[in-house]
Amino acid sequence: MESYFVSRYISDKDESQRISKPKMALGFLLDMVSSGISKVGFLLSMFSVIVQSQLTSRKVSSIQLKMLATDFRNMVANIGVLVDVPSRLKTFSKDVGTFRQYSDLEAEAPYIVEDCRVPSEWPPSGNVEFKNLSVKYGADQDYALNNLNVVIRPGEKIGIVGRTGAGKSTLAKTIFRLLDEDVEGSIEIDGHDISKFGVGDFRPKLGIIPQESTMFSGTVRRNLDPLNEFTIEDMWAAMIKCGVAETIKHKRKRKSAGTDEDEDNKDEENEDDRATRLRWESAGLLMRALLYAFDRGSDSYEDENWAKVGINKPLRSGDGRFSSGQQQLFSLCRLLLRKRKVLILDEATADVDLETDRKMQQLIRSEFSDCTVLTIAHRLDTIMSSDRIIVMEKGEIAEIGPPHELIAKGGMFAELVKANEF
Ligand SMILES: Nc1ncnc2c1ncn2[C@@H]1O[C@H](COP(=O)(O)OP(=O)(O)OP(=O)(O)O)[C@@H](O)[C@H]1O
Repeated sequence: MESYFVSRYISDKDESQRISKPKMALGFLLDMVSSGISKVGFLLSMFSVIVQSQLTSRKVSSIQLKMLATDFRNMVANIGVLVDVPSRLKTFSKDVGTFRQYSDLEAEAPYIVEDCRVPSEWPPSGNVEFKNLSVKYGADQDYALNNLNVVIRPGEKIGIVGRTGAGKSTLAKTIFRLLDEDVEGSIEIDGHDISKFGVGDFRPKLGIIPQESTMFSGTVRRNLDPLNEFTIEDMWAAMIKCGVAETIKHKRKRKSAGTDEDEDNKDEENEDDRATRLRWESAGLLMRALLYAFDRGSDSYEDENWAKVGINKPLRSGDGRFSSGQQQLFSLCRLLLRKRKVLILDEATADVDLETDRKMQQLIRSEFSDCTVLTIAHRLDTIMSSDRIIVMEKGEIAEIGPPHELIAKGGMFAELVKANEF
């Protein structure tokens, strides 16, 4: 452990990563204490064995012996917890380092602008306009987007294509104001210049499926609804539509609360679920009736859908049980739950098979028929049914129009189709 602190202290060039001297001293101290404690623990366990053998020879009752042995075991176990403190501290100090890194980041644009709040039902129709929009990744860099001028009508479905590096993802980032610093011109949604809003106010009003979808630690439910805004039924319906309900369906059916449960299944419960189950199991008949009545509106343990879908099944961060395609389906679920008037799909179906891609596109068309949808895609099938296609090239709009017109024109899009390059 000391080597960890020393090496971190000496070798880290990054100031924010350095462990301070007092922290290092505390680490040494804890190291010494822990090694002392572990030796005491060992002596105590030896002592326990000797005492037990002495007692046995004096023919002490086996119950007394068991109690003594249990006491000693508990004592040694408690010491073991203390011994664990330095390694916990090590993990903790790593987390503190990461936290410091984030907290030292320069603040982006204001989170909320009091005299320019975003109305609750905004945007009302989803008209998106790029006005002389140019973007750089740094003052000394070339333009990643160069003087874009487009009006996208409410409800229009726009496919955005172009070769690698053409500027498609930069456009998505700019709409979400992730690149505020080096942006010239403006983006207006329903007549509002979006740069005037606070980002915390504005971003949640748009929907996105990013290139890399994320699954957080926690349950499926928390992944879909971290703010507890939706009912179990809403979530279940969205998951069925997106085809992820099957994926997370419980391995075993719970016929009813507290019965027919496999032991290992209990390990998968989160703390809330476990508390609910234990409450249920330990309650008498009358109490069960009361619990049932009070819990029905929220997370009833009896809720059939809840149990079937396994919505409270914990997931680990970057959970390996879900492929990247399945994670994209989860992102679509999130979108279905929070219907937004303007959606950006950045390679949203890149990791699913062709059949699933088609189903996702159909779902998007039916569920978001009145929404403005900008779909960035390499795969031709994904954007062929769009109202208009924007072909990007070196940060500029090379072509724009309905797909059949662009093909008939025989320009860049027609070439891309012919070569089947995306
Ligand atoms: N973080 C960054 N820093 C500096 N330049 C960047 C950064 N991200 C992208 N660029 C540059 O901006 C230009 C547009 O990149 P962008 O990622 O928008 O292209 P793209 O069309 O989305 O490509 P792809 O199809 O590969 O996703 C490229 O020249 C790229 O090198």
